Amino acid sequence: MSLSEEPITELRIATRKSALALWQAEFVKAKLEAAHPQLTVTLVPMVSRGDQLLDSPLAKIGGKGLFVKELQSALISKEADIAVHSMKDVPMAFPEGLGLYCVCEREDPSDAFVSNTYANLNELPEGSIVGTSSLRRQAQILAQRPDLVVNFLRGNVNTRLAKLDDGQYDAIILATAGLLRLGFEERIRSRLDVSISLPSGGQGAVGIECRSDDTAIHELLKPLHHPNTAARVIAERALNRHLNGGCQVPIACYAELEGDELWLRGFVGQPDASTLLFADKRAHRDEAEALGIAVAEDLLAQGAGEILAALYEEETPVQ
Ligand SMILES: NCc1[nH]cc(CCC(=O)O)c1CC(=O)O
Repeated sequence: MSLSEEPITELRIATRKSALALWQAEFVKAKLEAAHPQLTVTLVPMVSRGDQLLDSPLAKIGGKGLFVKELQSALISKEADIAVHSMKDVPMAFPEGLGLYCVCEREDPSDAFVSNTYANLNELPEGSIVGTSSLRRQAQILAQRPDLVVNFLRGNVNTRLAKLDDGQYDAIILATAGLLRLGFEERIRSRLDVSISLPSGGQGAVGIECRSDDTAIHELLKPLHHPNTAARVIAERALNRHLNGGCQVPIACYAELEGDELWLRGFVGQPDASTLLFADKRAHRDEAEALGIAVAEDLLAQGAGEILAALYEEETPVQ
């Protein structure tokens, strides 16, 4: 910000209305107001097309993009100044004039095992029904336990827990981060080790999108930026981008930092676990993008492209 410019005193956050989205927006609001005493942050809640379709099979059409499109429109039309996203739901490319300018510190990236009866995956009796609508989780669970039945489970976190409590499933798998944020820690019976269920790229991290020319806002966001999380998420997103990974594809990737070295693991599998491809590589944190591409290339060399292409063909064409 140049000296002649007035400091920003008001900032509007575009957010979805789901409990998790509102929690994340409130979290960013609190952090921003703590870092900048002159600043008042307000939430601009919007209903996204994805939310309207959440419980219908149509949620598949358009994939993750549906959840963020309305928020991006609000930024472009200047109805809001920033949008807060779960990084795993943010498409790989941003519209002209918008970009990701902040990645907050990552929460636990793991998947959680939630059940009213059983303590973990191994305890489930043969033939038990596990709920998830993620092909990534399905493939990895069936890889561990081919005898289980995986059934679709849609809806936001509260809806999914209610469906478990209805007795429709013996266990369900949800992101640990979402459960922790919404105060459902006691529902977590166990956390799946990342080597058992490799997370989705960006899982557990919250990112902030804003207009590319709002440099004064970029400055405001700096205290919330967590460079270690950002390096990991950049590597994961580069892998997803190189594999053209959307919502309904069984791709997993997870980067860890060991000193200045990134260790990125990637996975692509058939939803029925008949093929499971893994790759991993290490690189300096400054090479995060190239690392993501290299691990993606390794997976492609093993045949990931054929698996993903076949799955895309099955999908209803996007309008
Ligand atoms: N797919 C929906 C979604 N998007 C973000 C989270 C919460 C965890 C996170 O911030 O990554 C969830 C819930 C879930 O997958 O169980």
